[in-house]
Amino acid sequence: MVALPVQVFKWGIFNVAYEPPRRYLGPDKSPLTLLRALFELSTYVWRFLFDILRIAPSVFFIYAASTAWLGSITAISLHMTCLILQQIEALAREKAHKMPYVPIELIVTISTWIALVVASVLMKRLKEDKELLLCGHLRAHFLPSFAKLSLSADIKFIHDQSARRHFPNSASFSEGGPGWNLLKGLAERSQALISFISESVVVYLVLCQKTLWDRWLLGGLLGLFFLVLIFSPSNGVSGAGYTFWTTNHAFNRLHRLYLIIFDPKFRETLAKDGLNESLYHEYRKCSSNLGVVKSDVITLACVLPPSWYWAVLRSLVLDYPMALCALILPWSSSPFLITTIVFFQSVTNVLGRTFERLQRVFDQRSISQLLAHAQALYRPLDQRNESQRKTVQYSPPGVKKGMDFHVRDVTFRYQGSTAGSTALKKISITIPANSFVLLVGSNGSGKTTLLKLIGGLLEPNSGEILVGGMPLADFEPLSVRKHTTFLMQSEEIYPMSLRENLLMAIPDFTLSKEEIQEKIDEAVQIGGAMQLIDRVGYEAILNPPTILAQSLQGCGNGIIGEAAIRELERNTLQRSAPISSGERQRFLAARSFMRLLNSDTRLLMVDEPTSGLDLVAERNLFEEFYRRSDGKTTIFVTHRFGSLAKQADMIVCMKNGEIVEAGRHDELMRLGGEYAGLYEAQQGIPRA
Ligand SMILES: Nc1ncnc2c1ncn2[C@@H]1O[C@H](COP(=O)(O)OP(=O)(O)OP(=O)(O)O)[C@@H](O)[C@H]1O
Repeated sequence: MVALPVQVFKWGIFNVAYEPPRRYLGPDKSPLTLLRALFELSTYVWRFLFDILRIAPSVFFIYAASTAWLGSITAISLHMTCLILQQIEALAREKAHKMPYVPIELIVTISTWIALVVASVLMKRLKEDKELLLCGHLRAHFLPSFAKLSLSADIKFIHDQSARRHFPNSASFSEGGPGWNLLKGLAERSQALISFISESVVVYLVLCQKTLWDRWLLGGLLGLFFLVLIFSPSNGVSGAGYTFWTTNHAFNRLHRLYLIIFDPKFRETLAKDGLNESLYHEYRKCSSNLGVVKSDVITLACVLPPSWYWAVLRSLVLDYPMALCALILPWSSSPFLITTIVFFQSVTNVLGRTFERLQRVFDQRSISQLLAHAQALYRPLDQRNESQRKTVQYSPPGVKKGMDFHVRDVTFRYQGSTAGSTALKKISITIPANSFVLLVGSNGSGKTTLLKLIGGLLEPNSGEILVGGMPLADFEPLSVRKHTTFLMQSEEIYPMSLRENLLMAIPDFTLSKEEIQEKIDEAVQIGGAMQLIDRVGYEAILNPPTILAQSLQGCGNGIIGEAAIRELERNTLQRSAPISSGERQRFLAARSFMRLLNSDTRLLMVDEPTSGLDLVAERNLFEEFYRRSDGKTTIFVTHRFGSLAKQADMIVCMKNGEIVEAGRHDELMRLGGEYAGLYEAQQGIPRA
């Protein structure tokens, strides 16, 4: 095993561990990593810029111009400082000859400077404004593609957690989203580069005005300044992040006691056991055992000063450049050293800040992050979705014929579950067209999983499912689902009106308003949801989404006042209509009937939609589905199958992810196995 380059040292009672920083080196310790990342980033940057130029050229130009302005304003300021200093010098000389007036050029220079300060504030505003507008343009441009991508990813979007995590979404161009970060990151880096280059040019021009000897002196001082800037650590571990811990028993015990005392979640238990008093004494005892500790956990997490010699050097060079410059006075050939010293102080301040910014934004980690933002935005757009590539369209068999299925050696395990918890283990079953199948079994035996596989909502890990003799996986999924009505066990009601929910069950409806209303009423009637509709109406939205509309603390905003929150709630929060679980299930059933009655359904699957219903309502619901199962293959999953068992063409009994029995009711009863046990338990017949 390769030993990690970790360094550990003592800090009071704590141990501190850190990895020596490798600012421009990647994890492979090679400087090429940064170059590779920069190269890859550049390909995305060109693409991004090209996209922006296509979408909103004028906004982009204003944004770029304001960024360039803000980047160069520090250099302009430096130049103005230099001019003013020179003019003050001249004034001082004239004063010496008793001519006390403020020269017009000094007034002009100062006025120009003030104008530039005002212009900078306005430019900053303009930039922020255009940044928001640009993000708005990008959002409007990219979001339809993201929506398409998300919808075409189909079931992968549900099951592939890692893909879902990296999927661009509606927040991609909001604060913190990859698009936002990419835009801001590029602007920040461009601004830092422009600042550094323009400031360096100004310094060079000023140095050129000096005598050769002074140029060398000042240049040497500046070189020293940059060396300290590059090598001096900003904290005790050379600017690296660090971990810390302590093996001090008293400290650790005190820390635990502290948690018990101050975390309200323990208060009830403490009070119940009457431990308040004794805990206080324990705390006192432990605290005096520990004595005085120079740093607590939070302070140590923030403060770890560098070694004293670095602190002295850094302070001398960075904080007191004027003092450093004064040291070279005796060797300078310039007669006006005071202005030179003041200028040097300004230069080091400005260049120092810019250089540190540059180091930060072109650091290996920072570039990798920017690259990750670019990849998060573009990579999913570049990946062609597999389901899009499937072009084989499913066409249903002749009229009045349902789908037939051959499930062959199908194994399925949910993502993230352990090898031992396979949901389906090498299942094989044939479901003939137009058959009525009852799927039964104990909780967790795999019934829902099997339905989802047949419905194409899951893909087997191994084995295959044939529909009409062809692999289900080869068909374009939507073409199969168009002919499927599937009432799932846990189905969502969309945050739309109930009417829209019902209409969404059949995407391509082309009837008149009155006809549609008739169809809707019919489905609601059969599903038994009339009472709910009478109570809340078709336009009710059962679960309206809440609108997030408040400022975030920590980015310049204060705490939001109660009145403002109340006002927000009053204006944006729609109240959800209260609904019982039975009403919910009836409505979902109505939505399925809407689809069943108005589409060319060849596969009807109903997965135990009845847990909130009483026995009679449940039987009626299944009867209603069964009555409309003509010309369809029908699969019901229910724990209360007593009334349906004798009608079923085939009963499939599952246990622990396997099919243990399959056949007609009488056959399985004669077997006296798992199914017979379940059936008798339902009928209240004690087992022999
Ligand atoms: N989304 C999921 N992620 C991980 N494991 C799951 C998931 N859904 C189901 N399982 C597991 O897969 C196995 C089969 O579950 P499934 O829902 O298919 O059983 P079921 O027979 O329909 O159960 P029930 O009668 O309770 O509805 C169970 O062990 C279950 O815990």
